[in-house]
Amino acid sequence: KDFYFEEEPDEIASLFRDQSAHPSLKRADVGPVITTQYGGKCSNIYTEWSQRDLERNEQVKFCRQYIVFHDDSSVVFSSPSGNCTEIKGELLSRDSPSGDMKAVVRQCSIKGEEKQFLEIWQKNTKVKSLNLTALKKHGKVYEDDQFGCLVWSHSETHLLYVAEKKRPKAESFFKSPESSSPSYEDEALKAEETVKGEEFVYYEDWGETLVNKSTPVLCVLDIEGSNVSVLEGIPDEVSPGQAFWAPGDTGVVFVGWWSSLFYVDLTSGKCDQLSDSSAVSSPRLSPDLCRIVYLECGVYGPHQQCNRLCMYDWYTKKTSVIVDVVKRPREDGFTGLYSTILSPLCWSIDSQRVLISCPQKSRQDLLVVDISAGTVTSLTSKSDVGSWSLLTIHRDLMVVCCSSPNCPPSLRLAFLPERGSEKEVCWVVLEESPIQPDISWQILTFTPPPEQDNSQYPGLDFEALLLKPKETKDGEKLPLIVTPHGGPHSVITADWLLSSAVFCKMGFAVLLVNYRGSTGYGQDSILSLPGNAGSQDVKDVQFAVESVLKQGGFDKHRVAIVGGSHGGFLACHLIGQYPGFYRVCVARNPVINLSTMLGSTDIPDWCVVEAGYDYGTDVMLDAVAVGKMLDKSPLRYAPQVKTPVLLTLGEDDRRVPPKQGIEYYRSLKARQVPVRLLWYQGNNHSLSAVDAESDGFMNIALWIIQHFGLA
Ligand SMILES: CSCC[C@H](NC=O)C(=O)N[C@@H](Cc1ccccc1)C(=O)O
Repeated sequence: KDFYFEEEPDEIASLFRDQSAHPSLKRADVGPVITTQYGGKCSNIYTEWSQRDLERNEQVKFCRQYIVFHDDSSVVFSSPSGNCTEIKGELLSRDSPSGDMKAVVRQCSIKGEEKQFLEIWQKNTKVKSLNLTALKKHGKVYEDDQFGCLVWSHSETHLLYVAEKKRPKAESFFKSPESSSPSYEDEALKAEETVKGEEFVYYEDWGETLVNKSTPVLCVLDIEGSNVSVLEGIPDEVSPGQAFWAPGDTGVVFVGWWSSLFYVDLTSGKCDQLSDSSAVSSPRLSPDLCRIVYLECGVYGPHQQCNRLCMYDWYTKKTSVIVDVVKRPREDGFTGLYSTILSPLCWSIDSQRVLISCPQKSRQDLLVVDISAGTVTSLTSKSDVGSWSLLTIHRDLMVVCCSSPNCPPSLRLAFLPERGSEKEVCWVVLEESPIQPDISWQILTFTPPPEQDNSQYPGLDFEALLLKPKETKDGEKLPLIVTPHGGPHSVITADWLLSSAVFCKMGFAVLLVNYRGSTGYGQDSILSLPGNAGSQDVKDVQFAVESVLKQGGFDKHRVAIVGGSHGGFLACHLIGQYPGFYRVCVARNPVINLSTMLGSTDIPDWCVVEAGYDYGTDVMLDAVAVGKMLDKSPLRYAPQVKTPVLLTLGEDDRRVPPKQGIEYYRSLKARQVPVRLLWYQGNNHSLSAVDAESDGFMNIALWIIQHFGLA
């Protein structure tokens, strides 16, 4: 079959539909060990997946369970134990530690009104269903990764979760008296609950993806008494989240923003800070209940940095650094810890090792950290699979999600080998996924030319992932789509990437560039970029593209640049700084003008730091600094642009407000550069609603085909 860019849009849509049907793995839980009548052991594995449903225009969530027979150190037999079941309305769910009960926070619409319930399930019965909305102890429950949690106490008598603080009902000064309740009691209640003149008070929220989440509070349900209470004792200036029960259920440990680990005692209400004031995340209690590991990095500076793995000893109250920041990749290949979140369960059963899935250059590997020795061993660095994500580890049974650019997510499991024998790990595939034989991929390394070396951080290399259609006709030159990632401090690892896979199947080569400043390459690489954004990163992408073109086999007259957010910033810079080199450009929610974004984004510190200035909450930039921000922006190069640009913007983007894209649109229109703008209502920064993503893909594909002259 010839390449799809010679085909009708309907055929491209059908290719996208087929590939978008590969589900992604979201979660796995291992149930308690059951001993059979013959002495064998087995465990149930519960998994949650999500899949795009193009007809219903939503991501559907479903679960599938598996049975695994084992001998505590190896898997003897495993099999699915039923079909998939769709999950509806569950915001959070968690099995109790013994596995006897399950708690669910459910959202449903009753007579057109959204209500939230907290349910307890036991055996085959829903034994409790509390209408949290009617209880009015707090606002909506937080279900996000930043703050949200649903945690059983060790005693299985209480549940802990995070919700929005209850706000008093605001009422107009001019509310007519006849709508008030006549009874004296109701009047008294109203006087206590309603406030006048506060109807239009602004409540700042936590921004993109956390819209309307403003003041989180820790809430506890006493299951027996069906009583919900909001924990007291936490200072007003601390926003709690990621909470869990302390050993003995004496209190609650949580991350408090600003940023530290805290403990609030349930009896005294006393709240203590357990760690220094730095950015702390993912605290995880060891199975022996003696230690807490957590990730930590500096509060200011680049948003994603190399983390430390720290440990707090519950009994000695001492904190130690287990794995420190890594400035440059080490001889043994370890490049540092860049995970943004640890798996909910990450400890080995002997409480001696911690498992972390983590970007290591352009791969995502599974690392084992020995907490006494501080050593880091990779379980996966030698494998052909590009990306390994730990879903859970329970009694040393690891459940992971694997994928590669030519292989959608699959489910595997293995027992963690003894200390020192980690390399002998033996993976069993529980749920296979179809390898895409028509896609080939490789990781390329680039050394910037001497004139582009960073004098403050010399000798830094960078990488790119190259995807190619496996079969090409003799002498045929591949059109190339270049994609630098966003962030800029993030990384594209060798995972299953839907749009790249479809482009590749259509006959395009795809180059995904991890320029200097990406995470996964050491802290020095990250620090080399702030102040040089718009130059170093731009030159790295251009150098990677020109190097790849020199390899031969690519059509240098058909190179497209496609990027989102900071990747869109780079795309727009590249078409301005290298006029005519790129035949076509696509930018999703691009950063266009740092000086105007400063006052409108939810993360103004990003603009200050990436422009090369120190940030403080009371920062006041002068005219020179604001001028420099404009100089570092793609808008500055708009007069040079010749390349047709497709802009895809999210109306509700709080990170890079769509006015940024509009600024560029107007500037290009004024200069008669072909520009098309797609405006996605109800979408935020990621443009990830199912219809926005699929429509975006089709428009991008057709825009590229049209301007490559292939239509
Ligand atoms: C003021 S917005 C700057 C760009 C944005 N960075 C942070 O949010 C960005 O490029 N976002 C990326 C995704 C991303 C987010 C956070 C950390 C790394 C990457 C994008 O939307 O692709």
